[in-house]
Amino acid sequence: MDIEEKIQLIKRKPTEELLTEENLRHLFEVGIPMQHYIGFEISGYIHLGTGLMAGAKIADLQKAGIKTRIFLADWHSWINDKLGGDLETIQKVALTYFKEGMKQSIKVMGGDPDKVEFVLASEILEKGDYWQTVIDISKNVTLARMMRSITIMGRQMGEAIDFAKLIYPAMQVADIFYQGVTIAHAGMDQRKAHVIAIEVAPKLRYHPLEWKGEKLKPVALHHHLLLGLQEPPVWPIESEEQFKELKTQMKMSKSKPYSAVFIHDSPEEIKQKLRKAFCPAREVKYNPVLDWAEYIIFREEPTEFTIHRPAKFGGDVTYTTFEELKRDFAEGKLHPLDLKNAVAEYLIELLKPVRDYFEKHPEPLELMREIKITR
Ligand SMILES: Nc1ncnc2c1ncn2[C@@H]1O[C@H](COP(=O)(O)OP(=O)(O)OP(=O)(O)O)[C@@H](O)[C@H]1O
Ligand SMILES: N[C@@H](Cc1ccc(O)cc1)C(=O)O
Repeated sequence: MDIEEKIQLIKRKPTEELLTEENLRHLFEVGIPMQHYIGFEISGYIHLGTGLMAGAKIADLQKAGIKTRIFLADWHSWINDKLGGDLETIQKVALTYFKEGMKQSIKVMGGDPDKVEFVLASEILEKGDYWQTVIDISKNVTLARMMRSITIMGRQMGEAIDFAKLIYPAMQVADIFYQGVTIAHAGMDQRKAHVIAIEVAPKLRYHPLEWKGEKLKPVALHHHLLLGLQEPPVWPIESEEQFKELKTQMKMSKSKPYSAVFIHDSPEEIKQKLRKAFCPAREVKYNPVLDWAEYIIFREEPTEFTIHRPAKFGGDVTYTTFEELKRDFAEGKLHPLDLKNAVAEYLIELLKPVRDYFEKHPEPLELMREIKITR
C-alpha cells in the first residue's frame, strides 16, 4: 500500500480532524516506525462512541500497517476520581471489563484485537524518567493554558478542583512522547492536549520524537463524537455557532443514561433507547439517529441498509448511500419511527458477538455491576 492510500484510510469516516495531513505524509516519508495510541480513563460501561468510533479507526490504522495501542489510563482515572478514585479497582476493571470490551468492539468494526497492544499507564509512570518528560513539557506551557486544558478530563473551566487535576494535562502530553507515539488518537474533545503536544514537540529535551537526527512532531487524529440520544439542552438550535457551544453536552456520554447505547446492551434495551430517542421528523442537522446511521452504518459506502415497513406506509426501502437516506428523511418520505426501528435492528445484529462474548464470560460485567460507578 502506498503512502497516499494509507493517508486515505486514516482520513476516512469517522475521522473528523487530522493535524496535519502534511505532517503525516512527512512522517511516512522519513520512515519513522509508526506508533498509534488512544488513551481511556477507566470508569463506567463502554458505549458506542468509545467502542465503535475508536474501534473503527483502529481497524483503519491496522489496515494501513500501523502498530496500534490502547493506553489504559489508570493513574489519570484516579486523579479524575473515577471508580471512587480507587487505583486497585481501576486497574482491575482496566485489565478485565475494559480490555475485553474494547477487544470485542474492535472486532465488530473489522479490526484485529490481537494486534492491539494494551498498556497500563502505571507500567510507564512508575519509571523515574517519565516525570522528567512531564516537567519538560510543563516548563514549556503556561499555567493558564494548562488550566484551559482540563476540559480533556470532562471538567469545566472554573470548576473547583484539587491540584492533582492540574498535573493531568502535562501527563497526557508526556504519555505521547514517552511512548514514542507518532499518531495520537482520540475523540474531538481531546484536541487541546494534542495541540499542546504538537506545539511543544520541537522544544523538548527529554524523550522528544526523534528520527535520524530530526526532531519530529506527532500527528493528532480525532474521530467524530457520536451524538447522544437525548434532546439537546436548547431546542431549536439556531446556528452552527450555537451547535458548537452545545456539542459537548450533546455527545453520547456514559454519565447520561439515556444518551448512550452500551456495547453489551440487550436487544430490548437497544430498541427501547432508540424508541425514546430525539429524532424530529425532517430534521437532518441535529439528529442523533441519523448521526449514528451516518457514522456506523454508512461508514462503508456503498452499503445496503434496508428499512422494513408495512406496504401501507410505503413498503421496504433500501438505501446504498447516506445522502439518499438523508434526502428522504428531510423530505418527510421516511418516518422517524421506521428509521429508529431499522437502526435498532442494525445495532442489535452488529453487537451480537459482543453480547455473546459477555454471556459466555459474565465475570467482567458482574464486577462492573458490583462497583459503584462515579462520574
Ligand atoms: N460520544 C462519543 N463519540 C465518540 N467518541 C467518544 C464519545 N465520548 C467519548 N469519546 C471518546 O472516548 C474516549 C474516552 O472518553 P470518556 O471516557 O471521557 O467518555 P465519556 O462517555 O464522555 O465519559 P463521561 O460520561 O464520564 O464524561 C475519548 O477519546 C473520547 O474522545
Ligand atoms: N483524557 C482522556 C484519557 C486519557 C488519559 C491519558 C492519555 O495519555 C490519553 C487519554 C479522557 O478523558 O478520555
